[in-house]
Amino acid sequence: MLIGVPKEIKNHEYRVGLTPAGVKEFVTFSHEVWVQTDAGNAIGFTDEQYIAAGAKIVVDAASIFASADMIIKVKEPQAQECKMLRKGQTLYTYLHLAPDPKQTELLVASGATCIAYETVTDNKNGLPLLAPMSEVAGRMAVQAGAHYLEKAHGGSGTLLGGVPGVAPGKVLIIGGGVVGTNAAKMALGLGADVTILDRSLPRLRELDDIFDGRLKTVFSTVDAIEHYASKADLVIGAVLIPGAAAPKLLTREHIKNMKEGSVVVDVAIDQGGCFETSRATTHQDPVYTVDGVVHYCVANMPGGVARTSTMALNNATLPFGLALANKGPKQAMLDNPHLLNGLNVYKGKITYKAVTDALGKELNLEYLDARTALETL
Ligand SMILES: NC(=O)C1=CN([C@@H]2O[C@H](COP(=O)(O)OP(=O)(O)OC[C@H]3O[C@@H](n4cnc5c(N)ncnc54)[C@H](O)[C@@H]3O)[C@@H](O)[C@H]2O)C=CC1
Ligand SMILES: CC(=O)C(=O)O
Ligand SMILES: [Mg+2]
Repeated sequence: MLIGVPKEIKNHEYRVGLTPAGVKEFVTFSHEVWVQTDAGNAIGFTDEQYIAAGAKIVVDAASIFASADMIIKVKEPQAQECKMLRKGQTLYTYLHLAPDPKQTELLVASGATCIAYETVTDNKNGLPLLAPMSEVAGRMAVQAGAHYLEKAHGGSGTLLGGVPGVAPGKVLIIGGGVVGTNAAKMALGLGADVTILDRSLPRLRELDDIFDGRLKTVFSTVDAIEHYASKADLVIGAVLIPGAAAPKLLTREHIKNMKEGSVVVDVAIDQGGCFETSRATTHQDPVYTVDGVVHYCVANMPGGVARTSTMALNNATLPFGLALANKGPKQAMLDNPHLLNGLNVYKGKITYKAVTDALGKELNLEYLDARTALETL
């Protein structure tokens, strides 16, 4: 199979779909890999390293999209990339379709086979291709929060760890999954006072065990969010209903009741955001203020630490990517229900229920389950 790796074009996105080590794996299985010029250069993966791994370097994205059987990327395709996709071609990348009608329409129109990293599952109820980036974003959320709490960056001038004689800052984390757990580790490491909310009692039990009394676990209700947000210096939004638009848990009213100069980091922004006042921002222009509260809503946070993130992402995407290439996408998905869960769009049909639930009416799209689509279309 011919695998194509274009350079990412989203704002300040320096990650790359395959590392040179990843290329070598595909080449070992006799696949051909084309990588766009300078695709990994910004994070120390040079064209020479890709050539040594067995890749061919191609100057323009258009040639890659025109020839490759499978495109391996990181971020959701931008409009100009969507327009280069075609029937019979596989796209393997993050998609986040539920909050993105424009991209959804373009992928449906392309006729391509579109597999979303974020909805591939494992047998432990996890999302193995989202997890590494959630680990990164969870850790970064606390760094970003601490930075914007500084006076010169618009914050209240609160040091999360406090100092002897001065109480630490209060961090509220809504959602105790991978992002939430990693944010909690960092916030506790800084010495902050941490509360974590989740709707899942089993998850709250696990968190209680993991952190052994060093943070407070609270069942997530409107009342709990209202109470803890009004006291917090930093709120981190980390909820997920897989594939679906994020529920708006922190309302405009809650934001109004927060302290002046407090910071909210909405990590769930890639699924539309879990704060009513959130709108996606970029690494170039990451924050804005609503009612005195600094909002950080960067939709590709791991792109900020692109070298670590690329390696972490490749560790997770490689085994599934090799299965797609070695067996062919259709057989690979029919053989593995977890990979099949990644199929969001196939030959012009939406094959992921939560996407149809979010956008079906607006775009007049019908849902067809992924297995039926593969077997019948
Ligand atoms: N902005 C960015 O750059 C990045 C964003 N993300 C996003 O972060 C979000 C969280 O991802 P993960 O931690 O991997 O998901 P996860 O599935 O591991 O955790 C989500 C948690 O939210 C909880 N939850 C659901 N509804 C809730 C509610 N009403 N109140 C409280 N908790 C609730 C679930 O029980 C679960 O424990 C996702 O939207 C993901 O796409 C992940 C990586 C990078
Ligand atoms: C998960 C995601 O949106 C990212 O890594 O950019
Ligand atoms: Mg206020």
